[in-house]
Amino acid sequence: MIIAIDGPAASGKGTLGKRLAHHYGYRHLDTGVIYRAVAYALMESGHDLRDETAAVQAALELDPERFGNPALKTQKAGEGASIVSAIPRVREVLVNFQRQFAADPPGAVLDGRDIGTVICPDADVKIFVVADPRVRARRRTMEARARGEEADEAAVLADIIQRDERDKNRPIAPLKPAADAYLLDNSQLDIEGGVRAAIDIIEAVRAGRSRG
Ligand SMILES: Nc1ncnc2c1ncn2[C@@H]1O[C@H](COP(=O)(O)OP(=O)(O)OP(=O)(O)O)[C@@H](O)[C@H]1O
Ligand SMILES: Nc1ccn([C@@H]2O[C@H](COP(=O)(O)O)[C@@H](O)[C@H]2O)c(=O)n1
Repeated sequence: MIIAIDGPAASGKGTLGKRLAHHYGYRHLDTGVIYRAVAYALMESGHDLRDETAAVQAALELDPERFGNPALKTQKAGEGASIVSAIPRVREVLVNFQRQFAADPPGAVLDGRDIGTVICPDADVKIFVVADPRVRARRRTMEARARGEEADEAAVLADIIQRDERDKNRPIAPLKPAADAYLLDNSQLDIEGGVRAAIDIIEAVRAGRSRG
């Protein structure tokens, strides 16, 4: 089974994806980290984030072993990722890696912006996770502070809004729910509540399939 999770910045996609993968015994891929890794490679080598040739080269040299680098979690890497991810050739280079990950047994949960629409249009279940931007900014701020980083909630909110706008309005693979995605608003839910709501959706889809 392939579970596709999409949604705006800091909506809880990664947390949910990880928890669902654990619940079902599947593998999990946070696809945002791929674009963050490309942006980080450009920043490290001193290239402009809009340098298409350098960005494509970084995408071709992507090393999943480095996905755990804490530097990829920063706001700067996220902002950079939303710039490089709008380059069509960068996205083209990264499609196969994601599709291969999704296809390998026993099943996979992928989260990102275009999983249900572009990467896995035939995913068994698609969930589009949303939460109020102020709630997302609060959660992200608390997360950063828990890591011992300084975080200004207003700046975090501004970054989230700017990134969502860029992701929604780019011509290629824009952030949007697939026509057959289930909407999950977790603004009023805690993590457990969000996971339970997602499992309810998945089980309802499975039950519908086995009846049909
Ligand atoms: N339902 C929830 N209730 C409360 N906090 C949550 C919930 N889901 C996620 N969080 C918290 O919100 C923050 C952002 O979650 P997460 O990193 O999973 O979002 P994301 O959508 O994957 O972000 P990004 O777009 O940067 O990849 C984390 O601190 C996480 O613990
Ligand atoms: N499938 C995806 C995933 C991510 N992006 C871009 O990367 C940025 C960072 O993603 P996070 O999930 O780690 O916040 C994001 O703002 C998108 O621009 C993407 O295009 N497609």
